[in-house]
Parts: sequence; structure tokens; C-alpha cells
Amino acid sequence: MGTAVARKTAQKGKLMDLTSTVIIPLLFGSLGIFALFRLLQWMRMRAYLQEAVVVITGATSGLGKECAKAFHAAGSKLVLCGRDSEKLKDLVQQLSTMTNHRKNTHKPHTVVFDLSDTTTVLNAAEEILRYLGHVDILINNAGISFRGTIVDTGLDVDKKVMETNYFGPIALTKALLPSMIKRRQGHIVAISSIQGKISIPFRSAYAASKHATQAFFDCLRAEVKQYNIDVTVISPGYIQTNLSLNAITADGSRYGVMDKNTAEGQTAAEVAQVVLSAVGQKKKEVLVAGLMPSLAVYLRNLFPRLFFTLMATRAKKERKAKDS
Ligand SMILES: NC(=O)C1=CN([C@@H]2O[C@H](COP(=O)(O)OP(=O)(O)OC[C@H]3O[C@@H](n4cnc5c(N)ncnc54)[C@H](OP(=O)(O)O)[C@@H]3O)[C@@H](O)[C@H]2O)C=CC1
Ligand SMILES: CCCCCCCCCCCCCCCC(=O)OCC(=O)COP(=O)(O)O
Repeated sequence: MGTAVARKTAQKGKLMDLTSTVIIPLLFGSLGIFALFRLLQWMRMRAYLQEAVVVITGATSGLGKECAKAFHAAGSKLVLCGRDSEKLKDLVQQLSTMTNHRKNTHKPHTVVFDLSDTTTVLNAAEEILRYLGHVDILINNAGISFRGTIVDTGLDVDKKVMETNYFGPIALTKALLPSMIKRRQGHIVAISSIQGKISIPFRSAYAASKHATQAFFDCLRAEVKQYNIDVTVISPGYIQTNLSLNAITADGSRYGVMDKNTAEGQTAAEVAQVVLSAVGQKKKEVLVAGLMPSLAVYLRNLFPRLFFTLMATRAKKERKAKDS
């Protein structure tokens, strides 16, 4: 009896010894290494973004505007692009009031052009290169959405969405790419959407433009790796912006409705921080979405028949709600 108690006490002592000599130092050591790794990663990211020439399209509102604030605060040299020069001026003014005592911030340059007009896109690229000499990071953010049935939508509307969301961004990318290849340095970012991975009813032109975006930039990533150029595709779910208000409809008119999903989405400032960190870490692709949109992507790939049935039910329900 006495020896059994003594054995148990000795075993407990050994376990405590093991805990204090091996397990606890190992745990703290791992935590320390992890913290050091994160610190180095953060420092590398900061160094990458500081002084980098960053071009942002669609900087006049929503996600583009928040990205402008985030990259400005990180010390990047910004080129803010948009269609409305007054809105761009206002943003520059707003940024000038944002002080960052630890960072050297820069007054942004602005370029006004319409992405759906390829000639103005090419002129803008020339202007950017003439003024700044090179571009380190191009963020293709500008875009418009669409609401309508395929059967009622004129081809001109499909083309307008494709020109803004696909041909404009790829024209700008192609115009800036040779200079990046020459320098063996550059980073191209595409703000796509969950709808670049799945199609949901009554968004045909938008989903098509975002699928095309995903495909193009995936190809680009492979083709330019040898020139040390990075490509990041960001696929957000719903963000609280004016995207649904500004969406165009089957006849080309403005949709003008703030959709519930959009109003309840992530804030543009939150998503901009994800963009900043994804770019800083040179991630290849990032999904920024809640549970349902993320599940929908997996469902589309793993159980396509179930996904198609769900989408058909959704289409029927939405049409019924609209008709009644
Ligand atoms: N909001 C959301 O739920 C989601 C958005 N996205 C994507 O995020 C990106 C930003 O959109 P978001 O901030 O939400 O929407 P906003 O409508 O707030 O911003 C869109 C921006 O694109 C610009 N733009 C539109 N058309 C053109 C054009 N022809 N030429 C130049 N600029 C143009 C707008 O400029 P102007 O002020 O002149 O109209 C505006 O600055 C888009 O690519 C969108 O597809 C992706 C997933 C979800
Ligand atoms: C096992 C459970 C399965 C659950 C799967 C349910 C499938 C439900 C479908 C959900 C669809 C989510 C779509 C998300 C779309 C999205 O996030 O789009 C982002 C945008 O670009 C928004 O633009 P829009 O103009 O459409 O507002």
C-alpha cells in the first residue's frame, strides 16, 4: 500500500518535472517563434508598401476610397484614378488631413479617365508612367454591377459591364505590364468577387465579367512569375458600398436600390485592410466573405448539381416575389 502511494507520488513528480522542463519551455518557445515570425512578416510588408507607387482605380468611392486611405497611411505614393475629378480632389484633401506620425506620407497624384473607353485608358497609363516613371502596384478596383434577366437584357448592357469590369482593367494592365517586365518588378491586383467563382441568378453580365477577371489574372500570374511580377486576386462577398445603387439594369438604367445583402455586408474599411495585408504579403488569392458565400463556392465545386438546384429555386423565388 505504502509503496503504491510512493510510486504514484514519484510518477506525479516526474510529470511535473516534464511539464516544467519540456512542455512549458516548448510552448513558450513556439509562441515566441510565432510572434517573431509575425513581426518579421509585418516589417517586410511595411517596407514593401512604404514608398511604393500604387495605382488605384475607382478611388472615388466605396472600397477604392478606403484602399486609398489604407495605402496612404502605409506610406505608399498613390495614383488615384476615377471619372470625377472633383471627387478625386476631395479625396486628396481628405488624405492630406490624415496624419501618420510614424510614416512619411505622400500627396497623391490623380488621373481622370473612363475605364469603358480604351483610348482614355491607354492615355492614362502613358500619363502615369510619364509622371511617376514606374508603377509598383496596380489595384484594378473600379467596377459596376448589374441586375436583370438575361432574356430582357440588351447586348449593349452586357458589353458595358464587360468593358468596365473586364476590358478596361485588362487594357490598363497590359499598358503598364511592359514597364514592369522591363524592371523585373511589379504587382497587379484584381478586385474580383465571390461572383467570379459562382454565378447567382439575375447578375449574368456581372458574374460573367468577374469570371473573366478571375481567368485572365490567373493566366497572367503564371505568365509573369518569371519576371518577378506578382498577381493577387481578391474575391469579396458583400461590402457596404454603393455598388447595388449604381448597378445597371436590363435597359441600361440605374438600379438605384441599396440591396439588403449589400447594406449588411462588411464595411469597405475592413475589406481595405484585408486588401492591404494580402498585397503586403503578396498573396495569390484571397476570399473575403461570410459563411454563406464561402459555402456557396465550395458547394459549386464539390456538389454542382445541388448548387444548380439551389440557384434555380432562388431564381424562381425572386421572380415570384418581383411579380407579386
Ligand atoms: N460592394 C460589394 O458588395 C462588392 C464589390 N466588389 C467589387 O469591388 C469593386 C469596388 O466596388 P464598390 O466599392 O463596392 O462600389 P462603388 O460603386 O462604391 O465603387 C465603384 C467605383 O468604380 C468606379 N467606376 C465605375 N465605372 C467606372 C468607369 N467606367 N470608369 C472608371 N471608374 C468607374 C466608380 O467611379 P464613379 O464614382 O465615377 O462612379 C467608383 O469609384 C468593384 O470591382 C466591385 O465589383 C466585389 C464584391 C462585392
Ligand atoms: C450546406 C449549406 C450550403 C449553403 C449554400 C447556400 C447557397 C446560397 C447562395 C448564396 C449566394 C451568395 C452569393 C454571394 C455573392 C457575393 O458575395 O457577391 C459579391 C458581389 O459582388 C455583390 O455584388 P452584387 O451586385 O450582386 O450585390
